[in-house]
Parts: sequence; structure tokens; C-alpha cells
Amino acid sequence: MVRQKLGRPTGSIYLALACLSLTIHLLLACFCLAVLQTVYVLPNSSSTSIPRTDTEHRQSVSRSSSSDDSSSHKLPTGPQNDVLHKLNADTTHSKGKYPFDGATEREGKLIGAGEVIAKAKRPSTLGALFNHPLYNLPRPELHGDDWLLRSASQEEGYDRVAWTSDAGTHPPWLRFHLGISRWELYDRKDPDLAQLTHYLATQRVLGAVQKTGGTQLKLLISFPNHGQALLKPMKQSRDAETDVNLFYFSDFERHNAEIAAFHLDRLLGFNRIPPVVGRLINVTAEIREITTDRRLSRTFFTSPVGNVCFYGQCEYYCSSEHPVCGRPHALEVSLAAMLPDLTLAPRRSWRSPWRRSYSRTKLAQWQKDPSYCDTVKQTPPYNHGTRLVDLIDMAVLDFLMGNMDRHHYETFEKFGNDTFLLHLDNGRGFGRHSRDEPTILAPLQQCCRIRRSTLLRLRLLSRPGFRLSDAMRESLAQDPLAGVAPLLSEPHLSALDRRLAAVLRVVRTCQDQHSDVTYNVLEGYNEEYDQQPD
Ligand SMILES: Nc1ncnc2c1ncn2[C@@H]1O[C@H](COP(=O)(O)OP(=O)(O)OP(=O)(O)O)[C@@H](O)[C@H]1O
Ligand SMILES: [Mn+2]
Repeated sequence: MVRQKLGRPTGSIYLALACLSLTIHLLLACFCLAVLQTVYVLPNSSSTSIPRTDTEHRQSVSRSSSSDDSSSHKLPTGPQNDVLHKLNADTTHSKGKYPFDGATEREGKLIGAGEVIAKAKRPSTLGALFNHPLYNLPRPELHGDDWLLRSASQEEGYDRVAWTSDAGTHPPWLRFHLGISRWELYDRKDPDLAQLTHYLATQRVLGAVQKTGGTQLKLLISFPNHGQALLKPMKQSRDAETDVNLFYFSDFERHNAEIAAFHLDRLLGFNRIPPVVGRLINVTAEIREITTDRRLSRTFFTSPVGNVCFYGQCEYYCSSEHPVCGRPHALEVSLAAMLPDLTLAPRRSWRSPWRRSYSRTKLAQWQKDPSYCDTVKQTPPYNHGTRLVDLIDMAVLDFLMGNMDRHHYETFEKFGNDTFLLHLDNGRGFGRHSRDEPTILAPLQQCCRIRRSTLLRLRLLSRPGFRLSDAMRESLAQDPLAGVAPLLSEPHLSALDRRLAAVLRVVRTCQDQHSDVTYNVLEGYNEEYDQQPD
């Protein structure tokens, strides 16, 4: 009846309006579908994200390349504050038993998004690198006593339970321990590794106490199934450069340096740093409310702006002037997988021959004597086997990340002198990107020796398509904290390329003067790699 009263022109207008409204609804529906699809793809990639196997990696590339990345572009890297704020809001209002779990999951989606974009845009440098023969050299044959715990486990504590491959009796941390061999801490291709980092990044925190030993604040975190991790908190903004007037021994430790060092060491093919993963924790629910450590809980306070802070008790920077603060509860930390307990796998600590003086005025012997290495070369254990070139590998790693704090290194006692060196404690790396510290390379410069496989990998990493900065960017994007902000800023990544070139220059200078620069451990690769240009 209403319609009959309407004139023809008014009817057309209504028809047009109806069509328009229908079109808008259709468009809206399409948009919602697209968004939903993006969200549902992400958890998949995030759940396996933190270092994954090469196969998984490739699968994820193909999965992601088919998705339209123009809409997902906006997802991942909102300002850090926003993400933290959101997470905190979720945390504080959640009544669940483990209020942060949900937030961590959402965080995971953000990480996934970061990865999807990175991979859809360019071919994977990391994939190319890890597929290269130099990263797939035949492993030396391992016998019973080349495993840290396997033969020991017959008599010792690890074998008390009847092991199965069931995750309940064989949690990821235990499989990591059982995989430690004479020559490396883990096999990069072992899928257990991804499970270990996933475990550290997601398991419920059961305990948090201060870890003694060392000079700066760190916590020992425990998880279900007896897993443990060494926690280092974020103390300063990611991009803060170390004050030029601070001595290396006064520098803060950085949580992102611990994470980045693990990735760098893996990219160099060393596999000598225990897996480290980043995580956003809730300082209230996951430290303050569960800790049994009175010395720690006593140091909690609420800052003037309402953030929850603590400082613990230790030698350096454990005071209310140097608090570790959540925003208001969320705190970025690094979690390193713990090595087997010292009672099961005792370690030996070695003073580095190139240790700095740790004095504001004194120079160490190696800084005064250019032929210092001649003495070292004749001194056990450096006069035999791979110890000297292993030390030089460590110097290269430290130079690349600018770590001047390598006063000691450790080895597993069981393996005697024929074993790899553990690269523990990397918190003082990546402090400065604008300067390189040539003295860190002193072992290489003074000894003019380098493991051949190391040199070949370094050369590879300086080639387009394999570039170190690209591989690092991609590798670090797999860490959960990459969803908050990149773990290393671009200036730090370019510093890696610049320093790599500097290492290769030092080697070239050595080769101009000496004939026995490369140390050839029978590592089973082709002569053809020697032909690579520098
Ligand atoms: N992943 C790990 N598993 C087991 N023990 C570890 C691990 N990382 C470090 N440690 C042990 O804890 C000690 C202290 O750790 P770390 O060196 O990182 O702390 P720090 O405060 O920087 O020490 P320092 O002040 O001596 O440099 C190390 O010497 C090492 O023996
Ligand atoms: Mn340290």
C-alpha cells in the first residue's frame, strides 16, 4: 500500500539504495572472510615457528605464499607499547589459573604473521643456507662415549625410569640433553630442537628463583616435567646503544643478545650455544606470586607509573636504581635451555688466554705482546687437536656480535680436551652497532689460523643469496618476541655484514703472509668450495 502511493522515480531510488546496500554487505562479508582466513592460518605457523626443521620451513613458505599478503601487512608490528598494553589488559583481567597463556597464544599469531610476510616477499636465505652442502657435512661417526649422557645413563639417574618415546617420560629438555655429543650441543636438523624451543616459549612457569653464580641478575625457571631455563630479563630498550664511557665489564646484559647469539652461532654452523628463546612473561603471576625465593620477592615494588618492578640480589645492578620492570606486568625475557645438571655432566671452566684485564688501567699480556700466540700454540691444550681453532671460532662469533666479555669458556669434563667449547653467557653482545672492536679478533689476527669449514661458511655468508644479515633477520623472525619488535635492529644486522667482511680481510692478510692458515679437520667436503671467491 505504501508502495502504491510512491511515484515511479522514488521507487527507482529505493531500488538503487537496496542494490547499493546489498553490494556493501557483500563486500563486507568478503573482507571478513579474508581476515578470518589470515587469522586461522597463523596459529599453525606459529606453533612450529621457533626454530623449525627445514622441511617444515619449506612447507610454511608454500602455505604462506598463496595467501594474499596485502591485508596481513598491517598485522604484525604495531608499536611495542600497544601490544604490551593489550597483553597486560588481558592478563590483569583474566580470572584463569594461568592468565598469561592466552596472551602468549595471541602473541604467537603475531609472530606467525611476521614470518608469512617475510617469506612471501623474498626467497628464503635461511633455507638456501641450511640446504647448502657446507651445512650438511657428514657428521663424524659417534660411539658410546661420544654422547654426553647415553652411556652414562646406564648406571646413572637418567636411566631410572624406563624410557619410551612418549613425551611424558621423554620431555623435550631431556631429549636435548640426550642429544649432546662430543662435537656439538645439538643437531640443527633434529626436530626435537623445535619442540624444545616451543616448550620453553609456552610451558607454564612453575617456579622462579634467583640463580647464583655470575654477577648480574638472572633467574632459574622451572617447568612441568622438570624442565628448567635460565632467564635474563630485558633491562633497557632494545635499541639502546651501550654508553661509550662504560667499560665492557660495566655493560648491562641484554636479553635479546642471548637470543640473537643463539641464532648467530647456529647460522655459523657451530651449534655450541644452548637453545634460547624469547618470551613475554607476567612478572606478577609468573615470578612474584610463585617464587619461593625470599631474597627475590623482597625486592618487588610498584613504580610511580604503576609498573611492577623488582631488582633481586646480585653483585651488579641489583638495586632500586636499576629495576627490571613490567609494563605494567608484561616483561620481555630470554629463556635458555639449561644444560644437564653438574652432578650428571660436570663441566670444566677454562680461562681464555685472550681474557681482558677487567681493570680500567691494566692491559693484558696479549695486548702487549704481538707474538703472544706463539706461546699459546705451545701450551696445552692449545698445542693439540682443535682447541686453538675452536677458540678462534669463538673469537669470530664474539667479534661479529661485539662481545668483549668472554673471560672464560666451558667444556664437558667427560670429553677431555677433544671436544667443542660451550659458548655460554652472551648477554653482552650486540651492545653497539656503530663501532667494531678489532681487539676481539686478536686470536685470529695473532695466530693466523682458522678452521677451514668455518672460513668456507663465512665466505658463503658474505655472498648474495646467503647474506648473514638476511639469514639472521629471517632466523630471528622465528622467535616469539619478533612479534613485539625485531630482535635486532637493522643497524645491528648491517653491522654483522660489515664485521664479516672485516674477518675475511684479516684472513686474507694472514694468507698473504703464511701458508698454513686454514686448519683442515677431515670434515668431508669437496675441494670445489675452496674456489669460492672471498
Ligand atoms: N644454559 C645454561 N645451562 C646451565 N648453566 C648455565 C647456562 N648458561 C650459563 N650457565 C652457568 O651459569 C653461570 C652464570 O651465567 P652467565 O655467565 O650467563 O651469568 P653472568 O652473570 O653473565 O656471569 P658473569 O658475570 O660471570 O659473566 C655460567 O658461568 C654457567 O656456568
Ligand atoms: Mn656475563
